[in-house]
Amino acid sequence: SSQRQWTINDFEIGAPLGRGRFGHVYCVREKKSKYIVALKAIIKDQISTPRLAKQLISEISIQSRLKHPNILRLYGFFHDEQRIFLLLEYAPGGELYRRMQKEKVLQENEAAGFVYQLCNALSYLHSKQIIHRDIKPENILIGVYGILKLADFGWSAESSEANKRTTLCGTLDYLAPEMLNGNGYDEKIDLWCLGVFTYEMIVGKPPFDSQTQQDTIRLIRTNDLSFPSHTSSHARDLISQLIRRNPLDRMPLNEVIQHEWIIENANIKAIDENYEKINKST
Ligand SMILES: COCCOc1ccc(Nc2ncc(Cl)c(NC3CC3)n2)cc1
Repeated sequence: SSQRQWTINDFEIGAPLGRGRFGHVYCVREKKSKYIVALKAIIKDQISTPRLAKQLISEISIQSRLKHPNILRLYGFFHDEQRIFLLLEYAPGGELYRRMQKEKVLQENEAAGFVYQLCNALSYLHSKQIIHRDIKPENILIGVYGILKLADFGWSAESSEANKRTTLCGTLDYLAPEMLNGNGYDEKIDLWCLGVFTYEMIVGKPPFDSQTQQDTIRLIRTNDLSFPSHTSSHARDLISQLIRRNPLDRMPLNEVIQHEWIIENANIKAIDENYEKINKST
């Protein structure tokens, strides 16, 4: 059914959910099926440069091919005179970064559950030669049963020789060193961001957070990593095996999900049971 031509009149528009990278997102209901989805409305005039158009096309073409419980589905898209509309999976739990703003830090067992799920999403992406490149709390939503949903593929790239070119994207806090020295990058850049993301969830701020961009860049270059006293030794061990300047030294995803911090803190059984539940309903 995702191939049919939709129009805006097929939907009842509900609450605004927030702003994505390119436009506003609304909770809407498809009139016939009563299906609830998120509708991202993008103003065509705002896609003012070929680069932005290319990013949007790549977001649509990449995300519409992906089917994984931890990746937000793109069901389809359509357009009218002024706007392009993306039909996206509605994530009832909202944005993870709002949770983190409110709660400051997440408990290590909840954070480990999110890291386990993110590893599953990244393994799936990397198996399709797709690098997300922009793993950060702003791009993560919470779905039914508290399942993590990786969203916003505006910056993801299909790792190929052509894409070895370095393009600065995302906040500096998550910038991997190989992006700074312009030597090109590959999917191991997602391992760096996974480490930064893990640190930020349990510490409450990113590892190289500083007053100025220059300071952040210097800390990234010197890999000056420090933890507050409450951080468990297993968490420190995993994070310091991901935040490595040399991409080859970063712990691969299949080892991350077997790390003792994940085994001891993530409720893997409950997460796998949740995967079963949504596989049955989709
Ligand atoms: C006081 O909280 C008000 C907002 O609460 C919610 C926010 C967002 C969702 N779900 C959601 N699902 C899919 C997408 Cl694509 C999306 N994109 C919007 C840009 C984030 N948001 C649910 C609740």
